[in-house]
Amino acid sequence: MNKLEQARIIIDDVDQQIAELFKKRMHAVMDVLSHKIENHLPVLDSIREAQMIEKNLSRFNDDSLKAYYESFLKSILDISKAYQEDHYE
Ligand SMILES: C=C(O[C@@H]1C=C(C(=O)O)C=C[C@H]1O)C(=O)O
Repeated sequence: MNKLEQARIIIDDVDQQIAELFKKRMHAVMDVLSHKIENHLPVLDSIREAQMIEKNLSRFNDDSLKAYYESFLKSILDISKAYQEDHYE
């Protein structure tokens, strides 16, 4: 197996793990949404988002990837809010 094939096997494996973690996270997001609906709270919680980004960046130890990781986290937050907005009833 050459290097390209090896790298793509790793990528496919990581993508599979991300899919499982994505489902796990979104199911927890749904539980948060239920609480928000019951308590008439908005989807957006800016303080929680700032804490989430800060906490994750502070323990991320690869400076060359940090800015990209921050974008990744912000994308997750956007997806999470879109999903919640779609299910807010
Ligand atoms: C899931 C929540 O809703 C939103 C999405 C967040 C997330 O996906 O981490 C965090 C804050 C909120 O803007 C939450 O309030 O915890």
